[in-house]
Amino acid sequence: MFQVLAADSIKEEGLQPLLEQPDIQLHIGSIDSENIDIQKIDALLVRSATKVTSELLDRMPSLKIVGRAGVGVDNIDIAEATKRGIIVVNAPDGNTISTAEHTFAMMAALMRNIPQAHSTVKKGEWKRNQFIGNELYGKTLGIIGLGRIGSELAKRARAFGMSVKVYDPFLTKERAEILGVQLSTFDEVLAEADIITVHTPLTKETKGLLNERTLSQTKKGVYLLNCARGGIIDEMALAHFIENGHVAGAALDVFEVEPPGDHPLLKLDSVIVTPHLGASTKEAQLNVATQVAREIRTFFDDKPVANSINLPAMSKEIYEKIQPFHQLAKEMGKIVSECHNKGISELTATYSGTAAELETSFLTKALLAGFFENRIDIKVNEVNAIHIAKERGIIVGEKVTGNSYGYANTITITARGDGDVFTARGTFIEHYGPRIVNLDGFTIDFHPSGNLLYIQHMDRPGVIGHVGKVLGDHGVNIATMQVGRKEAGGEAIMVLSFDKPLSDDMIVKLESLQDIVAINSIVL
Ligand SMILES: NC(=O)C1=CN([C@@H]2O[C@H](COP(=O)(O)OP(=O)(O)OC[C@H]3O[C@@H](n4cnc5c(N)ncnc54)[C@H](O)[C@@H]3O)[C@@H](O)[C@H]2O)C=CC1
Ligand SMILES: O=C(O)C(=O)COP(=O)(O)O
Repeated sequence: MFQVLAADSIKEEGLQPLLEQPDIQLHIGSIDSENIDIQKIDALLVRSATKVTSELLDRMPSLKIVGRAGVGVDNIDIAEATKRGIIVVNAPDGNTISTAEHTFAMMAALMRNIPQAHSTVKKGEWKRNQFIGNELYGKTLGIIGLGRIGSELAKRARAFGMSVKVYDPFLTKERAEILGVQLSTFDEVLAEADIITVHTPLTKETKGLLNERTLSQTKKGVYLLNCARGGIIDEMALAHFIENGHVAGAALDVFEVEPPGDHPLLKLDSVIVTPHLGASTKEAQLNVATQVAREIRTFFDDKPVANSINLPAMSKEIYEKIQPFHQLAKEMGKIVSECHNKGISELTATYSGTAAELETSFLTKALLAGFFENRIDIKVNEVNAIHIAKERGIIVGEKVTGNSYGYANTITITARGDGDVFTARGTFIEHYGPRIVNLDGFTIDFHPSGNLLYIQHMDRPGVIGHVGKVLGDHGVNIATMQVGRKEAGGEAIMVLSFDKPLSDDMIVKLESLQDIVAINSIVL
């Protein structure tokens, strides 16, 4: 039974995909709820309040996936989650419209002093001359970060007769043209905008983007908005520029620390604020809750999630194409690990044919996950495989070759270490399935599944018969058997499959037979 914890007041109506599921127990509460054992939680759903830190992850050893019911993942330690193989997904577009509308509402309210005027009227005052505002029409709006929210805001601003200048280093001219905005440099936006609004994520690059220095490059009388993340505009610098009259006012939905407590910005009349309400509409909350709940259901169904922060994005069609190769890569990783049970310092995956046309980096991660499965104690998956390899000093390489060895596709693994080299090659044959076609240079052909025995032996008369006899004498039925050799009388291999795993005793008996070099058991 999967244990799911939905924290941070995620809209319950949106959690439908996780309700009344025979394999899911849904807990609604918080990480501090007394009646919830967070050690057993498999999936955690959060908004921005819960901080998913490395300490919290330490307390949640069963955690496999974190779902952010919203966009910003700056409250989640992605690097730590990735190290631990925990997938992080978000709901990237469920609250775009709500946040753009909220920003627009804040901009209109800021320009017309609506919150300030409202509170005076409520107090019985009627101060019409004190609240002379500014029109939006004809003003230049500077947008920093023209992603989903910035783009929606730009459309609304244009409809109000504003001209829009945008700074976004990742925006193309074509996209700017389509949106009817002027692509500008950061300095141009600072110098020319009457109102500046930020819509970037909070990253090391955007933290303090608007600071003492850059604020001094803005027009005197500029208005500023932050409905993205606290910290993109340096709060102390902003307070200073409002106090000295350079900045005319600011509208803030977010703060570096939330709630902000006794904050200097809250004491300024020209600063209007909301308590991180950008995404707080019925529609957005239903959207984001439904999106992440579906992702969690998909994850438990062992299908690819659509919006992972630490896995490549994959459509259903691509997933269906890659799935058989993904399985093959994982099994091959395990086979190499078991057949070549030695330390390695380098692992290279070479793809050919139809396998090379796929997202090979994902296949390499699957292959590493298979390789590490029985080698180390922690769970390894596509999320943390590269990190684990690096941590263990294994150089991971990836190549593509035009040589498919006569197959429609191949995946070849080459493992190197201490002067030894071991290779394995597999292929996926349409309507037939995965096959391992070469092991350690021996041509062979077997289906990588079930209980296998990899036997290295000398190519001498009677060896195969002796192995069969020992197994038969102990009532062990051989399901399939494949042999391979490079030259008559030299080294050879056998790969046998069984309906049940072989006992250690049985393996010891086989090892003692003449001309047997080594035996490795593989369970796939
Ligand atoms: N107040 C609220 O309740 C909400 C706040 N947000 C915040 O808004 C942010 C933006 O959301 P979306 O538009 O959905 O994200 P997005 O990913 O679609 O857009 C972000 C844009 O910022 C640009 N960007 C990144 N680094 C930049 C830099 N150094 N300078 C200029 N541009 C840069 C990117 O190229 C991208 O176009 C989120 O990261 C989140 O923190 C999102 C939803 C609700
Ligand atoms: O989606 C985002 O990035 C937001 O900031 C919304 O935050 P919230 O889910 O309302 O706490």
